[in-house]
Amino acid sequence: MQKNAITAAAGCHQEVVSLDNVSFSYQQQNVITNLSFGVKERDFVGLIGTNGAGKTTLLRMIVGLLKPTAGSVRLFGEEVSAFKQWEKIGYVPQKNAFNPLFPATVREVVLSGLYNRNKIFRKIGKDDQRKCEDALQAMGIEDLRDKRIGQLSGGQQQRAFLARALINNPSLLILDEPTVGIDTETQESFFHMIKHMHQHHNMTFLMVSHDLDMILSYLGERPAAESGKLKFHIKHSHETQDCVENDLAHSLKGLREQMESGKEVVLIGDRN
Ligand SMILES: Nc1ncnc2c1ncn2[C@@H]1O[C@H](COP(=O)(O)OP(=O)(O)OP(=O)(O)O)[C@@H](O)[C@H]1O
Repeated sequence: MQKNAITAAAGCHQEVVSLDNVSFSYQQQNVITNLSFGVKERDFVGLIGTNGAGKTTLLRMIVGLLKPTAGSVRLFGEEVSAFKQWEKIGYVPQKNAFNPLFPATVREVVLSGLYNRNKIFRKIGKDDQRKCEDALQAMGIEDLRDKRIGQLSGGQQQRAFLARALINNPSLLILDEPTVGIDTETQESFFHMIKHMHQHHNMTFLMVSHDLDMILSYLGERPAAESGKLKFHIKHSHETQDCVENDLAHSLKGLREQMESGKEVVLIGDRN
């Protein structure tokens, strides 16, 4: 027990995202130049910058959808091009990347989080069904499982996409402007929920947001790093928790139980 705790503590501040002298250009346009930056395990990193600063481009490079023009991007110590453990990463792209007419139910959308790049075709087993139910429950949308995703409100859709990102119980969540188009009250509940996940479930966050109030109040006024127009605000894990692992860590069931039994109300307000 003691040994496990020490082992967990030793790994607690490992870098999960490492950017080393990264540059990126679209045709002739340089978007990112010589960026070096690291996200450590259990950090919460808020990325801000003006429109067109390169935030989405950077996230897409980190999840391997774009290749850097120069430099290296590593995930959990491994070059992105060779990285295979995609189940460790939950990625919620910008909302407008989704076609609301796509004829899938909430359940299908959440289950699709299991098809990573290694397993495009996969039979859905009982274990997968259970993971899906856990993720739906953790986000409080189990009643919506058979609804078409396009019929949901903005806040409900965001919950569904978060459930999709959570189904593999990831250690790193990458969110690209998760609250765009959502009302203020729902935004506040959403941030409350992800702060809870950061503080009580030891997840690492990398989030792009235009909500300066939320970023600055949770992560501090001063950016920890800047590159061009990109600003990185960070709350390090050691500021919020020690590194000792517990049984609830990374547990969606645990998240749901804490959400229900705790004093904090952490569900997103928009459930209609
Ligand atoms: N597929 C593309 N082809 C060519 N140029 C692109 C492409 N995608 C983005 N760009 C350009 O790259 C720059 C950075 O875009 P990016 O979407 O990364 O910015 P952003 O910081 O996420 O902006 P926003 O806050 O508006 O979402 C912009 O000037 C944009 O026009």
